[in-house]
Amino acid sequence: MGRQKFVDRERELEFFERAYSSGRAEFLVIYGRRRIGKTELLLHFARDKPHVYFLATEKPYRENLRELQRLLAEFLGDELFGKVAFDDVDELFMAFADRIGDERVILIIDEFPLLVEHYRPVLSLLQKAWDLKLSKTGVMLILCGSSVSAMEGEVLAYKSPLYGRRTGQWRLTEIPFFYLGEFLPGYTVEDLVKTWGIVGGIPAYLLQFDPRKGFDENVVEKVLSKGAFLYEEAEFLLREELREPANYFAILQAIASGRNRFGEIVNATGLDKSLVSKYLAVLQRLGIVEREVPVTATLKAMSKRGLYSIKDNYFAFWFRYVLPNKSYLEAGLGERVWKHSAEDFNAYMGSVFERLVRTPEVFFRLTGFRFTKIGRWWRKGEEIDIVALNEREKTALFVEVKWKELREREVRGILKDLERKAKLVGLDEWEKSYGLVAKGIKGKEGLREEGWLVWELRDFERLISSKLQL
Ligand SMILES: Nc1ncnc2c1ncn2[C@@H]1O[C@H](COP(=O)(O)OP(=O)(O)OP(=O)(O)O)[C@@H](O)[C@H]1O
Repeated sequence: MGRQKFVDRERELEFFERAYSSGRAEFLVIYGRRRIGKTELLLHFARDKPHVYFLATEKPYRENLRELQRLLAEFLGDELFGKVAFDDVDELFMAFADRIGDERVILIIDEFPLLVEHYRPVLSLLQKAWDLKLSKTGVMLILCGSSVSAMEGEVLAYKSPLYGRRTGQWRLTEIPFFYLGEFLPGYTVEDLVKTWGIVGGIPAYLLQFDPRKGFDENVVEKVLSKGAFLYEEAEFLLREELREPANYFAILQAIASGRNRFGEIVNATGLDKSLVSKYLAVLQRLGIVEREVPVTATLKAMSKRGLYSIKDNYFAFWFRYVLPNKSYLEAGLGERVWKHSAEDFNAYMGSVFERLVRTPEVFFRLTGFRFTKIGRWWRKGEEIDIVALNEREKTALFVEVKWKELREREVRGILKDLERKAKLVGLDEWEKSYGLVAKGIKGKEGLREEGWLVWELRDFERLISSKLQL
């Protein structure tokens, strides 16, 4: 396969470039979920600049250290440097610092948590080398890691010896929806939205989909087939990151099957309340689960009314379609499973589409509405898909989202009902407007002329092609 082209990451590259030209020693921490594209980003940034890239491995600490020394010697073009018997990593870094002086050198340590796991003192040794020498050089040190717990808990945390040394940090997140077409040229917006619903904006997963194949074919072949990378990946990631995967499995399964309230999750899993609450906190920190409260909820009410959902689309899909169908899929019946899932997948896409439209950058680009807060709203059996508030100007935009082709009459009905529901939200003095986003709307132009705010998938096309201007 030919070299893939590099997609987006403009803000991230800007962040690195700014640090690069700061004229002082930099200590950056970059982390994020596995497969999100950390290494690719760092190598892309550093490719035409003096840099050393070191990838820590599962090998014993001493072997890692030797490899690092070899790379530094190679960079310095000094064989002797590679043969010095350094006592430990602090000495190695300090000797390197002496050699580079003010020269701007990027030093990337990828999978840093692996070093810490094997040898905790590496944290304080690095701190020492930084304080005494590296911070006075032209180095741009970048620590990178995919274990969110390790990076947040050991590197960025207050108790870490490295706390306070960093000059910047970046949690790398998914590629925004607008760029998905660059991975799958030729896909329609509808196919891109559905693909987003299955793998999110995770580059490694998007690359699994073959742009020459249709959406359904890719799903069956690349996700619903025993042995496929995306068939195993969810389990693999949970086992790797978590100590008691079985309990996390049970919780994610409960949420995926529609148990969104805390009490429901406790009942479905049979686990102790305090455990469930601990596990949910971890899953939220990992970015797999999110807890939503009505957008207008006060702090007091927040504790009670939260609803949990799976935020990471790949996990959401996997727990809804792979895990429950495991025995069929193991038997090679992926195609049949997918056929039978058509109706349910449409319902699944309903919530996916709603989440996509609620993504702040998508919502803003689509509607042009400037908000300070965005979220869902619900109370006693009534709910509104999106409520966007501008708290300074006291304006609100209420939006319903439908993964359906709608006729004009249906649109009017939905918008009328939305006006009724909006009254229940209790923003009496606010200036309110109402909108609808659907897969397709018959008679959209006419409705628009009457002043209704309506959007359909076709309007996303415009956003995709104009993405670079924003
Ligand atoms: N911006 C991008 N454009 C195109 N392809 C990308 C981009 N980012 C990552 N990729 C591709 O996605 C895959 C995963 O990226 P990468 O290995 O950098 O992720 P990572 O976060 O370092 O993953 P891990 O933590 O699992 O090692 C690679 O095949 C990479 O080439």
